[in-house]
Amino acid sequence: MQLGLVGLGKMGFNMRERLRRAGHDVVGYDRNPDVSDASSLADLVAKLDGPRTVWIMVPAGAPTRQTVEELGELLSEGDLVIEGGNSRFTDDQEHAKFLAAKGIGYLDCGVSGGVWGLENGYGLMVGGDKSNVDRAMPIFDALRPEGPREEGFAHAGAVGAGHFSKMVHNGIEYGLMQAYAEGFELLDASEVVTDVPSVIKAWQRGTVVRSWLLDLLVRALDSDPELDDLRGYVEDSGEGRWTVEEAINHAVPAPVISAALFARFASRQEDSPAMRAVAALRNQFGGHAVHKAGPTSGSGSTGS
Ligand SMILES: O=C(O)[C@H](O)[C@@H](O)[C@H](O)[C@H](O)COP(=O)(O)O
Repeated sequence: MQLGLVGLGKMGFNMRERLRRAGHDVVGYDRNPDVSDASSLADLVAKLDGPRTVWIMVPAGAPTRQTVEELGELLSEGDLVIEGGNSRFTDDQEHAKFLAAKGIGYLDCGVSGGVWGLENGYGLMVGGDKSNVDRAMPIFDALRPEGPREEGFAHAGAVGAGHFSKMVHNGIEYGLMQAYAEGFELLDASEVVTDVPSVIKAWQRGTVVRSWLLDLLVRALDSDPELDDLRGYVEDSGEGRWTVEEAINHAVPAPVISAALFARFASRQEDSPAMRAVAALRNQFGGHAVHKAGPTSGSGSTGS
């Protein structure tokens, strides 16, 4: 099948390669001419035979919205757009409405697997009309892992369902990573455990907590047993926040995912204003000692 693919970064580049290995005709476009097969989005569209299918794989938010708008001008009735980035599901509903007015179909697809997807395949969660899903199935089949389709692919529901599912997947990812991370810190703090990497490695087989994330932690510890080449500073790109927001919207208790999200925020603080307030209050009511700020640390003083 022929596919236009917009965005050839870490994900899109490998997806083009996997699709080509499966025999698909992929025309890729990226602003970086070194990897692009087309000189512009218009050139990409011109290189495709109708009815066209174009997969978007650019950062969520403004870059995706802009690409959808441009494609809305360039594509024709009967064409299909698949949004494969990490968009918020509410953005998909707007994109679909905008394109539907022009007779252009829309699917949203949550894609999991990161840089490993080229070899392992990508877990896919799709939202949209069944007719469009069926039409793009050769592409989904090439991208998903080998094995039964239902173990690496889901048509989750209407437009938005794919990215809603991926959002929840990522919320779970936050919680799982946080649990492994806390276990790592506790093992490391212990006086009795002397070989932390070996313990974690031993968990890879037979245990209840074995998983791919655990395998990746073992991999990281193989090259840096104390993880001291890194700072404990963790970014987030939105999915965890949206998961917590949706948990609130649906009154679903999500204490683990929320705590994992907030742990990332805490990781970015050199010093915590909230904890300065706790120290100050403890000092106020109980006369408990405080650690004074040094001349270069923090802007506030806890007082005594
Ligand atoms: O399933 C995946 O392949 C990952 O979840 C992938 O989508 C990406 O690495 C995360 O979006 C990172 O998310 P944070 O930046 O929020 O950790």
